Amino acid sequence: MMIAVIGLGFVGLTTALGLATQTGRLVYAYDSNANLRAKLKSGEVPFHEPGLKDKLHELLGSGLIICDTLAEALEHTSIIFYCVGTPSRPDGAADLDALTGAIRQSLPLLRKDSYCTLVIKSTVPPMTTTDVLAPLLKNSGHMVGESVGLAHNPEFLREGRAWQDFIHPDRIVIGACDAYSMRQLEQLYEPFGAPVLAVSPGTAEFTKMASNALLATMISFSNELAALAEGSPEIDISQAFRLLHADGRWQGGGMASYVYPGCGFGGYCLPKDTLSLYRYSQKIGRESTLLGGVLAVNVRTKRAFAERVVAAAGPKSKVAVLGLAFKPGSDDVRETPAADIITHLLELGVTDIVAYDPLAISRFRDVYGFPIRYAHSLEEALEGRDLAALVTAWPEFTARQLLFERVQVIDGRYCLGKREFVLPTQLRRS
Ligand SMILES: NC(=O)c1ccc[n+]([C@@H]2O[C@H](COP(=O)([O-])OP(=O)(O)OC[C@H]3O[C@@H](n4cnc5c(N)ncnc54)[C@H](O)[C@@H]3O)[C@@H](O)[C@H]2O)c1
Ligand SMILES: O=c1ccn([C@@H]2O[C@H](COP(=O)(O)OP(=O)(O)O[C@H]3O[C@H](CO)[C@@H](O)[C@H](O)[C@H]3O)[C@@H](O)[C@H]2O)c(=O)[nH]1
Repeated sequence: MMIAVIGLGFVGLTTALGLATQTGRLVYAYDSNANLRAKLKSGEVPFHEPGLKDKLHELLGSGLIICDTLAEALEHTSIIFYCVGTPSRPDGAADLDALTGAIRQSLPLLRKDSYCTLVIKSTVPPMTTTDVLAPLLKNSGHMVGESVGLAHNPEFLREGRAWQDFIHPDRIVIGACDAYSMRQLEQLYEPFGAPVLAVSPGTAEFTKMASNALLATMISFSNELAALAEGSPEIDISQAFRLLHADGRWQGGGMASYVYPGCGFGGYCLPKDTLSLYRYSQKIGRESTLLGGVLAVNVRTKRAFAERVVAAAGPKSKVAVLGLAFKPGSDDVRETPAADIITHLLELGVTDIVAYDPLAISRFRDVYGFPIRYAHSLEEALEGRDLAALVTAWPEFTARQLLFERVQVIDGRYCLGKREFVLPTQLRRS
């Protein structure tokens, strides 16, 4: 049984390659962006994601067919994965237009000789499948459970580790509207060897949003607490959080990395999904003050970091901004804290800014167009600067700390010069 994947960004491309690899089935893949299709056809992955390029080369034309039209992608397939973007609308609620548009375009093209299952991987607010998508199908003459299947199958991969996360998931969540889709997906995912958990579509949607909101909450909690400690030189913030991690309950699995302060969370998912869940809470008349606070702390954290930079060096200073990607190991600059921090610096009168990032410079320059300069290396970025503002914790910065000796540094990620814990013997001597 062949598969179609619609939308070939981080999630769609990984899903297409991952399903082709694990299930051995032929995957027909389509994206409405002709430029992206051309790049993928020539074997180019237009974003940094370890492992994907090799897999694309291996599977292009054999396990994976990049289609030029949606009709071609759907001609032979009976399971269709939708991985299109669900960005924020101007009011912060999720914009479902790309998803509903892709589904609408698909319906007249579905195979008539077979039951087709529509699987939603895009992140959507709770109750979207039941309240928006099932009625959309019904109004187009497709009854869920009779002629088509419908399921929400959230994706939990992280950027920078998309391939590994997809191939080795902790759990596979399936919120199917009909029994046939559930069975089809259960079979399809069997080779992954991960628990396949059947829930209602609303539970699947809610779980995905809850997961991102929880991560965002841990980060904002850490930033709020760090702000409380900031004024007391005796408190070593990095040590304090590393001591929290020493509680065995945080160890294993990487959760502790979210319980650590920084200069704000970013990326495509945490900001928009937390905001979308917050808007959902308002829509249903149960406003979540906690989620509102998580978002407000994130805004305040980025602003406060820019103010610390200006307070330390003054508006006329020459500043290096180190790190533009939203996290180390990625070249994604969507909602990156660096963009808001540079905006604040410019507003506060700092105009002489040189920025550097090991991976994300060209993407950042194209997306934001700030009136700043870019350096090709860390050395060049620091040359003649009064102050370096470290915004993304790239390993290059921690590995090359000697370069920072001649410049004042504001370490927005608490990653430099980690002081070890004082041993009782040292305490006695001092
Ligand atoms: N990026 C992540 O780490 C991640 C992880 C889990 C879930 N998600 C969710 O998955 C979804 C996709 O995220 P992404 O990061 O891959 O987005 P992306 O922006 O990288 O890719 C989305 C792709 O969909 C294409 N598209 C839009 N409308 C289309 C249409 N009508 N037909 C065909 N293609 C269309 C776009 O051209 C784009 O290439 C979002 O809902 C996101 O919240 C993202
Ligand atoms: O090493 C790290 C990793 C993360 N962060 C912070 O955490 C934020 C988010 O990082 P991460 O969770 O890795 O981002 P994403 O790749 O966007 O992944 C999140 O969003 C995805 C999209 O929904 C989900 O699938 C993932 O489970 C969820 O972790 C970053 O902005 C940073 O603030 C760090 O400071 N250091």
